[in-house]
Amino acid sequence: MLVKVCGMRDAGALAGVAALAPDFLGFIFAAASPRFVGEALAPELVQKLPPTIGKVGVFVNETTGNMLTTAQRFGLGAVQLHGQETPAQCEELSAAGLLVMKAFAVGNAVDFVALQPYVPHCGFFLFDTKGLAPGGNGAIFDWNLLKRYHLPVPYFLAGGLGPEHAAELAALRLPGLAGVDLNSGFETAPGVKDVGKVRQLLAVLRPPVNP
Ligand SMILES: O=C(O)c1ccccc1N[C@@H]1O[C@H](COP(=O)(O)O)[C@@H](O)[C@H]1O
Repeated sequence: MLVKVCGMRDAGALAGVAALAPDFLGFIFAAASPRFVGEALAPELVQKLPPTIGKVGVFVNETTGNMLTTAQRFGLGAVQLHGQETPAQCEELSAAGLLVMKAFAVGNAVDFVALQPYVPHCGFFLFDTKGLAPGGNGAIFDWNLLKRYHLPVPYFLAGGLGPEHAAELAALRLPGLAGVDLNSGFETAPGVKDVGKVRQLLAVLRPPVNP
């Protein structure tokens, strides 16, 4: 199970979480978010993270040009798109060499037909809970809605995941499920990750293998 820890904006927590070797770290570049990176993190801090950790910029209805500039500045290899980005924009970003993770907000159902045009241009999908904000709402959705998932793009499960879900996530078997996205449920304050809580979840999702 891949693990992405999102909403990093505190240098101390960034170092602590990076030391746990998550698969991806997310940095939010949407100004309305309480996790907006802004000037909180020097680009060099992100650039010098280990190459084994995928660095993901999270955007909401941003222009392709601005995303490419930000990706270059912070050394990002992936973009996570939480707005009404089109398949054509995903194609542009992918053609520019970025891994594209298109997020979809889930309410009472998942419209698998609407996802189809995104398939050729996305490395991952991400299913998040529909809410007032474009992300970071801290609420879970009914994961059973993904039992009917049949598309070839693997996805991250997101939305309100917390330490209390550890055992359920470790046992979760859903078609296409590639990983989990940890955000507001693992914080001491918006943008400040609780390193201990992330460590605990990783210990459950990645138990040590007996020699
Ligand atoms: O966290 C935010 O503030 C945010 C703002 C704008 C777009 C995405 C955002 N976060 C993403 O939202 C999901 C779910 O987060 P949560 O677990 O419900 O807090 C996650 O993928 C974050 O990357």
